[in-house]
Amino acid sequence: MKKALHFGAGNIGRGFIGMVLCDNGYHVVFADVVPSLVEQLAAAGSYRVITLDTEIETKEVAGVRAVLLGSQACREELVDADLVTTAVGLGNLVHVADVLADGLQRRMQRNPEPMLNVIACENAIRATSTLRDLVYERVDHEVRTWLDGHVGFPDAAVDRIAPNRDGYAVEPLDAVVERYFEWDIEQPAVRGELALSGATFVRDLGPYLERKLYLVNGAHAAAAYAGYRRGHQTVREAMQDPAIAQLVADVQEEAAQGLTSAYPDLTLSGLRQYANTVRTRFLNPHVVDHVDRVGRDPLRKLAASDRLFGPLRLTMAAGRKAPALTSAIAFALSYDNEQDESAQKVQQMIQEHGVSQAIAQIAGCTDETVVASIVREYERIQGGIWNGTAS
Ligand SMILES: NC(=O)C1=CN([C@@H]2O[C@H](COP(=O)(O)OP(=O)(O)OC[C@H]3O[C@@H](n4cnc5c(N)ncnc54)[C@H](O)[C@@H]3O)[C@@H](O)[C@H]2O)C=CC1
Ligand SMILES: O=P(O)(O)OC[C@H]1O[C@](O)(CO)[C@@H](O)[C@@H]1O
Repeated sequence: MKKALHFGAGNIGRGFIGMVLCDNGYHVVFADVVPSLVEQLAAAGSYRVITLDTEIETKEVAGVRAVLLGSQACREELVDADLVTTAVGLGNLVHVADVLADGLQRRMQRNPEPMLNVIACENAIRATSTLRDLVYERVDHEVRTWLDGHVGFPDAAVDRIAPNRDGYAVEPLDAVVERYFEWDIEQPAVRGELALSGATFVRDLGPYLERKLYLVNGAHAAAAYAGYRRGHQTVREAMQDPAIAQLVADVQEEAAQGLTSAYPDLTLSGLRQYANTVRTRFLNPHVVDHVDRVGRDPLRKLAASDRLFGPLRLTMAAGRKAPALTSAIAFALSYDNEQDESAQKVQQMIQEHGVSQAIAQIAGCTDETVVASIVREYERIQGGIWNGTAS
């Protein structure tokens, strides 16, 4: 039986990647940093995935094991793994890289021939490449040469809403997910054979990745940040607020315009259809997804290449205005949730240096016109007079 080592036994790890791998006949070994989670998974050897739809479906993912990140056992799992995946959060890849660097050296010494692929399933542009670079920084020339020939690092885009479990899950290990999912993997970087039913192998991931990050995650972030500010608890509630529904649709339209200029193969009609489906998913009455989960970590989400400034850059490059993305960014900067450490860091930067400086520091954006528009929207939000994007 093929073995997959998956880092991160959270919502996406258990509810999406672990399940698809198990359906493909992999024996799945989870590696996580939370000892209690590892102990529970190891003891149970299985968990359930609850699909939230008109019909609630419960499926068992069986025959799994679990190890603690960084343990000897975890490093040893790499020696004979057939596939490695991650869903740990972009900022945590550095810790996975430490373990991969060590485990892959063991593999080079003891089991060098079989090809291996490592796929990071994180919401970010080319997260696998980021992970590969981190691993390469940690090994010497001999190991790098071996990695070049034997370990593939294909980038991927992953899409499935896996909300927090409150109110649904019955057993501690249950994962809850929407029915929809999409997993796109960049074929040219794959080493050896990799067949995964349920995944789509593509020649160039760029358009898939940006389409997903901007039209799904960017729109989701806009709904969450505006929703938080306007007193909504969940994304669905936010989407039922007409001003936010319009903002989200406009964010998608601006991003779509930018995407079609950057990627001639993407059509506006195709992207509009995709965007409509995404908005329907956000309104799924069976999924309770809190704005603070979707809005988590605004410092990451406001980065230059992420879901808000990424499409803004494309739209501007296409010579178009982006008032809705500007509003969404201003809402992200206004996200002052005290439970969110990253939001607090953003607020501190704004307090200490002002909004313009915070934008420059967080997103590297110093374009005077863009910054001035964001600041204007930010002030409207702070003043409580935002009731729709200024044109
Ligand atoms: N939840 C969702 O709907 C989606 C999430 N994603 C992406 O998947 C990734 C994970 O998200 P979620 O599953 O929602 O988060 P989560 O917080 O539910 O799960 C993350 C898991 O990773 C573990 N972890 C943290 N650092 C680790 C490390 N160094 N090694 C091993 N395990 C580690 C945590 O203990 C936790 O169990 C993120 O990058 C997110 O952007 C992608 C698509 C959808
Ligand atoms: O905060 P993260 O890690 O990007 O995860 C939240 C995102 O995950 C998703 O649920 C699925 O991609 C998005 O809809 C949401 O924007």
